[in-house]
Amino acid sequence: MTRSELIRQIKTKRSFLCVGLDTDINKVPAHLLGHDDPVFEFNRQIIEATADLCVAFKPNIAFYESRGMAGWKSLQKTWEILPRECFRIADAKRGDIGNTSAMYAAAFFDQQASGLGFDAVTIAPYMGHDSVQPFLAFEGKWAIILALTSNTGGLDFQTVEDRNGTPLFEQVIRKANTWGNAGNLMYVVGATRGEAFAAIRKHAPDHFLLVPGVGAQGGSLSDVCRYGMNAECGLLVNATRSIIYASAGTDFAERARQEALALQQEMEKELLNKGII
Ligand SMILES: O=C(O)c1cc(=O)[nH]c(=O)n1[C@@H]1O[C@H](COP(=O)(O)O)[C@@H](O)[C@H]1O
Repeated sequence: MTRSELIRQIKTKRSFLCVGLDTDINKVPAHLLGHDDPVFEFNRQIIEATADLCVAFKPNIAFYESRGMAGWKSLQKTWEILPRECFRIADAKRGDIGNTSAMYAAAFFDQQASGLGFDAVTIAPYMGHDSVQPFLAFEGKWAIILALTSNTGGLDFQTVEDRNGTPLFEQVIRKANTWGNAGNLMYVVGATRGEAFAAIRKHAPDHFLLVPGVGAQGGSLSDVCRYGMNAECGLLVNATRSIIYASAGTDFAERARQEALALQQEMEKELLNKGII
């Protein structure tokens, strides 16, 4: 998906919500456990209940690969029903020496080779340019690079400063800006880092930011918008557990929709306030 298609989606749906599909077999409601593939059935109902309210879906690959072959099958079937107008992110946090990264890129981008054709993959940038380049070599696909993550451990390395006082996450953005552009690179910035968005926008004024951490991790959507939104929105805000596990009962899809709707309505207000729609 191109940057302009993504922006068009945001304006049409009046939303920049990304729904995470971190489907834990132990949290799938009991009434679904009799299905052949309960994880797929759960995802199917969540997707159906939220697709008109969000512009992206993000399955976290750990929740699938932890179940071996059965998990990869659930992921494959889920990928097949993800609406084509939505931005489809494989949250895999990959990155390795070049020839290995090329295999990771094929695993998530090359539909003929692997059966999966995601639009984007999340990437840990620690191994540098040749670990990211193979993802950028795929025309029309995106690399989403971890910059300042939402977890407490994100502060162990990402805020360490060089001798000029520049924190590592800013160095990562400055360097990665030379590898690609706002049409094939995004950065991950946790919603729990509201105060850092202004610094990030100094280095990446145009790039989209993937922002996880609202909902279960307590990040503030209004702070993210105040400091992180640009003239074309420039944000994909992810929520996972607060949506998909809003209820453990037979009403789980309906409750997921209510949670997604509440976020979409808040997002619509932000888009209106900034004159984007
Ligand atoms: O890359 C990510 O998506 C990510 C980066 C980050 O800094 N923090 C973070 O929580 N995530 C992912 O975003 C999702 C957050 O889920 P919830 O906390 O349930 O909304 C999980 O899949 C995390 O792996």
